[in-house]
Amino acid sequence: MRKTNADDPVIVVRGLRSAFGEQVVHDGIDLSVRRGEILGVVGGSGTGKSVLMRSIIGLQVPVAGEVEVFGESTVNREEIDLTGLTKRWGVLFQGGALFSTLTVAENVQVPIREFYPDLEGALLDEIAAYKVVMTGLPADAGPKFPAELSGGMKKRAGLARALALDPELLFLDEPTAGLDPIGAAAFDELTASLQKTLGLTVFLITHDLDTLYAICDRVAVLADKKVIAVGTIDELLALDHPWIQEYFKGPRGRAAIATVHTNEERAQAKGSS
Ligand SMILES: Nc1ncnc2c1ncn2[C@@H]1O[C@H](COP(=O)(O)OP(=O)(O)OP(=O)(O)O)[C@@H](O)[C@H]1O
Repeated sequence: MRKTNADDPVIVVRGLRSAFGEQVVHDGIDLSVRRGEILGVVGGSGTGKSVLMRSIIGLQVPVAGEVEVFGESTVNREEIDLTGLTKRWGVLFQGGALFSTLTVAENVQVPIREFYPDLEGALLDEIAAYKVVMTGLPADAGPKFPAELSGGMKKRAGLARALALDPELLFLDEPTAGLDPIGAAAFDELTASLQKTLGLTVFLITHDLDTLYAICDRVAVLADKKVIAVGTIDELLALDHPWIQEYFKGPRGRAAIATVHTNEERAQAKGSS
């Protein structure tokens, strides 16, 4: 295993090319994710955000290119044992991807059982209960089945499972999709607070401009089969790419900026009162 330093990027993608038959999705993706940051990943529908995430975690074999997580390659997974790495990351897939026949607590226990088959039931229950509460679910959500939960609760249950093994790196694929604005804002707050408390690095795919403004340190933009820009929102706003301008300065972008300003004014008013 290669020796890594604390300030090495957690994820490095170089020259990634992905295709499904004739359809080329990525044609030379380069991207670095820094330790401890929340990186937002945006792009039009079908630009390959989820495929990029799947390629990083070794679920999608690229046609060419290299991906390293914590300094270790995740491509060609037939030849590479990812067991050590998968313990270090947690994934919230689009829609939560909970097992519908298992309770919330049992869902959370799935990755724990996989990696620690000898753990006793009582300890598993205790860990699951802790993760459930940690994601803001009521303690009585543990014995419930996914069908008994609201959309927001399902996302939190998926997050509890993603955090089951105390990961250092968290992948979130459109975590606020389908949530009402209040639920989405609450989920953003939860993500930011967990990131801070647990020192996580977060790779966050989203269409939600409010999320980008509220919690992302930097944003990577996928377009034209590449990452066309990475930076803070201010840095991106200074670029004249048409998609970036339309996305951030269109009606929804302007509304998100207005919300940020209103929140800042409220915070200032609170501070001075
Ligand atoms: N398993 C697969 N087989 C064939 N094509 C696929 C597969 N997975 C993804 N694709 C294609 O790759 C492209 C990128 O898909 P992906 O899901 O990564 O897009 P996305 O940017 O995440 O989109 P959205 O924002 O709508 O979720 C799409 O055209 C999709 O149809």
